[in-house]
Amino acid sequence: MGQLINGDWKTEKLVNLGKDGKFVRKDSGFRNWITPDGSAGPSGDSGFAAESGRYHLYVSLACPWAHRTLIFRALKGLEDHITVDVVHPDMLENGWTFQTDGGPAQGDSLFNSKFLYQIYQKADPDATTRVTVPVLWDKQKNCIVSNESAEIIRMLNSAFDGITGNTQDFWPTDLREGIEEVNARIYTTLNNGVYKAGFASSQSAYDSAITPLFETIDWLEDHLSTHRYLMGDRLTEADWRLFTTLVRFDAVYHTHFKCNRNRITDMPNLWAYARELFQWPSVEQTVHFGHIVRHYHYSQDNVNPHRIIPINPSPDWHKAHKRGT
Ligand SMILES: N[C@@H](CCC(=O)N[C@@H](CS)C(=O)NCC(=O)O)C(=O)O
Repeated sequence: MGQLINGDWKTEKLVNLGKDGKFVRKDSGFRNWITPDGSAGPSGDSGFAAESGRYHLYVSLACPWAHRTLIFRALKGLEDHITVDVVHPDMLENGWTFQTDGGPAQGDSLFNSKFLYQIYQKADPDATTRVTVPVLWDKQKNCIVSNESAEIIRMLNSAFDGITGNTQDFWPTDLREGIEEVNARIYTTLNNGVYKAGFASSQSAYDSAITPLFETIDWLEDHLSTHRYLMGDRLTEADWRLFTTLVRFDAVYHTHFKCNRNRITDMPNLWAYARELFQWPSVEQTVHFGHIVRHYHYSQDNVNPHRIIPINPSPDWHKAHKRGT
């Protein structure tokens, strides 16, 4: 495991630990926006117009943040417009690699690179950065547009609507304030909360992550008893951001990250809600339990030193959800 320092790959410890043994996530560094006409977005430079075939995503099927971008590519009918490469699930001393696995990891189709850090080096030969997925790459300018999933999904939500004719809106103007509020709670206590619990290196760091995590789970279980989705009747980005954590929860976070007060399958409303999202058209094809389970248990030897892959439950994700009936 490592990161780029002034353009060179340097190995160092996997987790970012702040004071008190708490895990601290670093901000993403490439923050440009694709827009319909190439005008600048909320951050970064202009010049990234939505065009079919111009952009490429590098993802890990294990990673919940990269998973969001794959879901939006599928929901918005962008499969024929944005190409994708999948990294190998094992992330060891060279970080993410383009080793093939005979399955979805088929190498780097653009440059035939061995390692994802080489893509970051192409974008910025002097970069000092962690080398994370997802990466949204511009084939025309040969640079990284963005490596921040929260922003990539907002670009995919609307920038290509003129090309695809798909105007489904998961970030509707009238719900934005409420979505931001829910996103903030879910990001802090769940999406990132599972990592804070799992990477904690002191009891107090674990305790301070696990308590709010299950408070949020309890709140969601209650909320979803009277609301079909987080924002009520309308499915929004808040649901998809929650889904990528829920779908990994019983398979990985429950055991590997010690988030084991309950499983999602113990919570009837949350479990049915998670199944509804899993069964949403074209979403199941974005979920790969093999890469999910392998990546965390095999790569994170600070958490699982013997790299033993547990047997895991196999819940029926195809069971009827009966939500909205
Ligand atoms: N803020 C980023 C976080 C992405 C992220 O942390 N990805 C993880 C995989 S789940 C990664 O690539 N980690 C490698 C590293 O930190 O060196 C986003 O949401 O896009």
